[in-house]
Amino acid sequence: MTTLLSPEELEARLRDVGTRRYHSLHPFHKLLHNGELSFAQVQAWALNRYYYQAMIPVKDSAILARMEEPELRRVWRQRIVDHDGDHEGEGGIARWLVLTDSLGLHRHYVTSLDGLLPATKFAVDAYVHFVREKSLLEAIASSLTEMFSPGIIGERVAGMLKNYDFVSRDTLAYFDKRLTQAPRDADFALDYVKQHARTPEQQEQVIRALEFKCNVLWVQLDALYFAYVDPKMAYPGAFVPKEG
Ligand SMILES: O=C(O)c1cc(C(=O)O)c2c(n1)C(=O)C(=O)c1cc(C(=O)O)[nH]c1-2
Repeated sequence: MTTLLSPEELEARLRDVGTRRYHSLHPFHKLLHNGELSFAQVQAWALNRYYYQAMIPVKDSAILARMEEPELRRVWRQRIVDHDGDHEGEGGIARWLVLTDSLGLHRHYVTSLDGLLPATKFAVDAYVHFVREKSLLEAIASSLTEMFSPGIIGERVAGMLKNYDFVSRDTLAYFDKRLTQAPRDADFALDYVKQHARTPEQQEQVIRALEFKCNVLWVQLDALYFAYVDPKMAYPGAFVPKEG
């Protein structure tokens, strides 16, 4: 990219990444939301996603540690509180464990990570490494998938409640809070990125950061699909072999 985009053009490019690459497009999510997974396959999803939930505050702590302005830290630290809570039993991780409990998974087994797919671990760890190693601008940009999460969360909660008798509003309560937290977080990150990506190179970097993060989310679902549904699945943008 050689021309400087206006902040509005940059936002449009970022939104376009979501339209093409967000994990709402993944076949595993379509099965999950349409009620086409078995109880065991939903268990596998919740068990693996626990690791993503658990590492989000680790990722946000790494970003916080790199922020030199108190006004930025004051905003960003809320993300850690949202997931960890102020007390034992509160916050997003605890709410996720309510879901895994309700699916008959023992807490100790879930938190031990013994049943995790290796690709889940690699993908989530790559996200944490990314925010440590890349610029602060890219680290903040990588959280921008949250611009798209309210849509998929609405679809997921409605679809799962309609299609599975083993989930309820209470066991899916994790997602209720995300419907207000995610837009708040995404608005802040988007404003930051629009203000701070001031050269064509930086704009390219933030677009790449968002693509990277879409990949982090996507490959977690690939891993679930290959392990628990079926092999043979296309990856958006990747080589497609010609049949015959
Ligand atoms: O349910 C979802 O599809 C979904 C997606 C995402 C996302 O787009 O990264 C997040 C979450 N949920 C979520 O619950 C969450 O706490 C979260 C934090 C972040 C982040 O990158 O900082 N993404 C997401």
